[in-house]
Amino acid sequence: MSDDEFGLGSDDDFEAALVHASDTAIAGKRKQSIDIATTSSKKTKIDSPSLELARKVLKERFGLPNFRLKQEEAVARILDGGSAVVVFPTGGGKSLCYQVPAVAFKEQDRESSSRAETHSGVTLVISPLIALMKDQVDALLRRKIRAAVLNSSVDRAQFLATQDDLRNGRLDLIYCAPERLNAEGFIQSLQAIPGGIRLLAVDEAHCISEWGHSFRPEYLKIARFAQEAKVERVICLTATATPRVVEDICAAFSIPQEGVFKTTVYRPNLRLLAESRTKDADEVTVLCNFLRKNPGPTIVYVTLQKGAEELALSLKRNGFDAKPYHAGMDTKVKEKTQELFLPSKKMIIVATIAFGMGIDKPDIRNIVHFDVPRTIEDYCQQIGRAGRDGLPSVCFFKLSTKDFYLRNVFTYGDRPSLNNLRKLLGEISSPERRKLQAGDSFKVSFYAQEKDFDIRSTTLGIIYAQLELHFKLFRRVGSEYSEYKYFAKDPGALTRDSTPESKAIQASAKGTQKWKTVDLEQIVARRGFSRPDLVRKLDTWNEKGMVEVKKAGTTNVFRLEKPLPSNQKEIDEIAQHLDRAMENKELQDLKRTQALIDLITSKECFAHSITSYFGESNTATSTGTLEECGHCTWCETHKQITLPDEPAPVPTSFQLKQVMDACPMRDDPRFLAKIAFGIKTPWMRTLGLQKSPAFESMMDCDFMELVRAFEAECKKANK
Ligand SMILES: Nc1ncnc2c1ncn2[C@@H]1O[C@H](COP(=O)(O)OP(=O)(O)OP(=O)(O)O)[C@@H](O)[C@H]1O
Repeated sequence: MSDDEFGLGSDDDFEAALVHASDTAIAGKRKQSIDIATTSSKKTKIDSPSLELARKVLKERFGLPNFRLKQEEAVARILDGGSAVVVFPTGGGKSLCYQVPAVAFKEQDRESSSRAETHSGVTLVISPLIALMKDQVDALLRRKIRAAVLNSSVDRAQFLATQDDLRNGRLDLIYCAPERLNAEGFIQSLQAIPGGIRLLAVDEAHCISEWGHSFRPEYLKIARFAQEAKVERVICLTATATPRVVEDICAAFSIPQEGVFKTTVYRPNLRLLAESRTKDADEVTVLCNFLRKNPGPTIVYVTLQKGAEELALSLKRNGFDAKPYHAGMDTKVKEKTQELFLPSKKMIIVATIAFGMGIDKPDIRNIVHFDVPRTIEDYCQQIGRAGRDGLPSVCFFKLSTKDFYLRNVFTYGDRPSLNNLRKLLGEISSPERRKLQAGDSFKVSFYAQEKDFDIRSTTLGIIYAQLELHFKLFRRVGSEYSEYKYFAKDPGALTRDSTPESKAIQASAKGTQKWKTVDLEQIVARRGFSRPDLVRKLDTWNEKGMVEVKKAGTTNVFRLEKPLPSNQKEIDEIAQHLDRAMENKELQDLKRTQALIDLITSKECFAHSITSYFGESNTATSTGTLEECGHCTWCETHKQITLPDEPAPVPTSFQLKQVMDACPMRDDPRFLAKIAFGIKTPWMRTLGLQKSPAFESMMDCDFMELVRAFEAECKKANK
């Protein structure tokens, strides 16, 4: 998933980003519920004095008669002062597990007369999904529950109003993205809340675990934040977590086993089908036949944006009402597509993973996997979107050896070469920086480092998090935009603004064209202004319509905790440690996809394999324990699905030479293998290699085989 899907912005935005969602609730789509009659689990009788209060809040404030799944147990535990992990399926009602306590704290305090009215504290919700946070806050406000969200596009007045509300104990819930916890100003404002952070809710909590399927380094810092901010209790929520991931979450927040509330992933109304195809099969025809046999609203998942466009077009040509959906599309077009899909009884969306989150259509009849998903978790989350109304629905997984190519492109593309890791660390601890003392800060542009060291910015994020959390070298304390541009929409108003900041910005603005570039660093250095004041000035102009502002290039700000490595030996040791960590990650990612393939190609009921993977040894069904679901491909045929025997070709010396001739580098076998395999990296672009006939010339080969072959070639070349 790309960062933009998580709505990340710079902390410059944070200055003006604390949205005070107004009571004029914006019409947001509220999620509908999954049909839980089919997934309910045995209730354990609980006897907690807080329960009565929780039920009252559920009824009176949320208008719901009963708790479901294990909501009641989780809420009671939180209200009694404990921490919890909640693993419910998508749409299972995880949010209520922290929303009910967030509202009930105040009443609990009133009943026990333990705290003053304004000292009940706040529930802080950390979620990576900005769009969903906003939907939730809107829904809460409609119920007159006081909530606000952090967002990258709010004006200063709203920001100040929310600050004021927080300071005066007038908010019950505040939502933000994990990256916000890097901003020291934000942490300080949280510390000033009377009553403190009563509850910290961590959504998508599997991101905390390096064993999780979508580990996010920023999540590792949440546990540190919880300690430092002295949060009273924590609730971690996820839809998919293997026992190992649950263990990691529990360890990070010291949650005991009795605080784990988990329900089954088994969905009896889903018929799980799979089929394997040879490389040159006509897959579009296979899909069309499936769709004709299984009419109804459908999502077809593919890996690439281009693939989504092409397949949607092919389906249209075959008479289906199909549309593409991916992160690269215009927001308006995406919204329109969603709008059309929600009431439709026959539409087919061909989508990348960008589609699905927050879209709750109860009658999706089919989910098709046209390309291989990354992990069992992704597969389950995606099939979980089918049949939320409890009616029979079909999930179809098409498997072919050529589909692995794309997965490998992603996996192998992430790992930098050891050489470049060394060079990166050399720059991080440059002689200039070594002069810095603990407490000093320095700035880094991931954008520039991505190009200089051929390392993707997501990987840079992981490397810096390791240096921060494992080596404790520094701390990320914020981020800011490196480039500001503006274009004057009302030049007269600009001239009339005679504040010192205005004069400084206008005097230093450069550019003869419409857009003027402002170098904030230079104004700060030469004229002694504070950066936040300058940013605020530009934002205010923008809000008033005097200018249009464009911001680009994020610079990350770090504060040194201890001296940086001072010699090559130390640098090499850290580089080697990071390289091993990257290698492990690569192997894990490959294993994760393999686990999914093994699941589909084993001699076992698919549903049974899935529940075992998630650590459910005795999933209950209406007829006993789940052994065979009765309607997956295995149960229906008792024939094992096998991948066609299509071994990867061995690289020829002619092919190897073609790549060696195209590339000036002779000391980086991985880089050469990436050219041959067709993995795009920042250097491929700068060196013009993507246009070379050598690029993608060995995409059928096994990537690791290519690395080995180029190791030998490099040795020969360097003799
Ligand atoms: N006890 C309940 N009774 C009736 N409806 C409920 C109950 N709990 C939750 N719901 C409804 O179920 C829907 C889904 O809830 P929610 O968004 O919390 O699910 P979730 O588990 O967080 O899903 P996701 O994994 O997609 O974030 C909401 O509309 C919510 O109001």
